[in-house]
This record gives sequence, C-alpha cells and structure tokens, in this order.
Amino acid sequence: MVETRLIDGKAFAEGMRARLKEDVAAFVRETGVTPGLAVVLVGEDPASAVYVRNKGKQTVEAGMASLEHKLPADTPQDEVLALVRALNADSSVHGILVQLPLPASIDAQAVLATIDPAKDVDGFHVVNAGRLAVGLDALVPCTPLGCVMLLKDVLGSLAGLEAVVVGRSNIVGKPLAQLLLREDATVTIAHSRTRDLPGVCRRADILIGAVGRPEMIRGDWIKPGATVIDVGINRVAGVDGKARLVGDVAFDEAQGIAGAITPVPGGVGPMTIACLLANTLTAAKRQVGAD
Ligand SMILES: Nc1nc(=O)c2c([nH]1)NC[C@@H]1CN(c3ccc(C(=O)N[C@@H](CCC(=O)O)C(=O)O)cc3)C=[N+]21
Repeated sequence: MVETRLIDGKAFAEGMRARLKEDVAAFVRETGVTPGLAVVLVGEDPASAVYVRNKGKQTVEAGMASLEHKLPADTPQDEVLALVRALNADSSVHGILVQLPLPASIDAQAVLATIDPAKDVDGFHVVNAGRLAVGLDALVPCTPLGCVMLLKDVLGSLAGLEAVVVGRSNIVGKPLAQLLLREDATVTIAHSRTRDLPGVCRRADILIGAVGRPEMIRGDWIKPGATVIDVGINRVAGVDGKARLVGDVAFDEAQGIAGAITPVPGGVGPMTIACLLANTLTAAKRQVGAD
C-alpha cells in the first residue's frame, strides 16, 4: 500500500499564469502589442459556454485581449469560414480558437483547415499536427502539453518509462503520444478495440485516461506506484441526483495503488487553459517577430 500523491493541476496552472502575466507585460512593454485571443463559439452547448467564459476571464487576467464571437447553432458553414478568414486577416488577433464540438451541420476539419497555422493556438491544424510529428517547432495542443508538464514535474525525466495512453483522439491521444515520444517514453496508444485493455494498462509507469468514459479505468488496472493522468471530464448524476464531475479513472479505487494521480476537477482542466494562454503569447511573439 502506497500513499497516493495528489497532482495539483490547479495550483500548477495558477503558478504558470502568474509567470505568464509577467511575460505578457514585458512583451507589451517591448513591442506595444497586446496579444489577442479570439474564441469562436457556434451554438449554445452549456458546458462549452462555461469553458469559454473561464478562458475569457483568464485571458484578460493575464493581460491579453479576449475577443468572443458567439454564433447561433444554425449558422451556415460559409459564415463560420468567413469569420475565420476575417480573424486570420486581423492583426490584433494572434490566436484563434474555434470551440469543439461544432454542430453536426458544420465540417470541423474544413473550419480547422481555414485557421492560419500561425494563429492556431489549439494546435489542431494539420500543419501543426504534422510539424509536431516530425519534430519541428509547432503550436502544440493544450491538453497534451499540460499533461506532459505535470508528468515532468512529478517524475523529472520520462526517458525509458512505459506510457500507455487510453484514447486516440486527434485533440488528446495522438498529440499526447507524440509529446511523450519526444520525451523518450515508450508509448502505447490503447483504444476501444485493444485486446486485454486492463493488462495493457497494468504495464504502464505512466497511465493516461483520455477516452471520455466515466471511471472506465479501474483501480486494479493500475500498476502499483504508477503516475496516473486523468484527462476525462464527465458530468454524471451523483447519489443525491445532482450533477458531479468524474474522470475516466475510478479515482477512489486508485488510492493506495497509484503513486500519484490528477483529480477531476482541479487536475488537467486548469492546465489546458494555462497552456492556451502560453500558446497565445508564443503565437503573438512569432507574429510580431519578437521570438
Ligand atoms: N477548440 C477547443 N479547444 C479546447 O481546448 C476545448 C474545446 N475546443 N472544447 C471543449 C474542451 C474542454 N476544455 C476544457 C478546458 C478547461 C477545463 C477546466 O478548466 N476545467 C476545470 C473546471 C471544471 C468545471 O468545474 O466544470 C477543472 O477540470 O478543474 C475543462 C474543459 C477545452 N476544450
């Protein structure tokens, strides 16, 4: 039985944002340019609205400009593309985030492909995904970046460690695997078709849940002492009928087995926003030629 350490992503993200605020202030002093982040929200998804509000607030707190564009759910795709093109051309906008998921009537890949890769602070454009894959400078997806920062804080070097990523999405699983490879981990991407998923997970020194299924990863899938990063943010009904947030990992079962684990909320979520702000400053520096 080990004492499982709680990985406090919320505190780590607060520290990052405090340092970022100083870097933003220095950039504004040196260039006279205020970094601007444009967020495009199509439709009324209440969970998305909460994220957008938090992002907007923290962007302003860091000393950057937040520009929000809220469009109705039935906005034609052409209009969304026209807005993205206008933001590409707007020199006061250094980062563009189109909140996903988009309504089913809109081709998300077409929208992402229209974002100027230099302003793609989500790192979802194929140019940035490709640059990450071949080891060139890229804007890197925020959630994977936040996960690796937490892992390096807990473990120091990740070299030679067995990392198992459960989930193969373009926004988390695949880019996270690339980042872990870059850190010299031995990487397995597992998914719904993986044979003996519990057995594969039990090999992991680093286990990452990124599937979006509440508490799917059980305590006895965790190798004793492993570092567990829970990317899932699932809204479920609690025993009292009220909604509560749970991750992809059965958190209570992991206690006494995992060496360290991120909680939900307060783990990876806050890191995602901190990394988004960091990417926005990076993008602004490159666009102004101050990098
Ligand atoms: N283009 C795009 N980029 C995204 O990065 C993106 C997106 N679309 N669509 C939605 C998901 C979700 N997402 C979250 C970010 C922060 C928290 C977060 O800070 N959560 C807090 C609070 C959670 C709560 O209380 O609701 C926590 O986990 O502690 C959650 C979720 C970014 N996403």
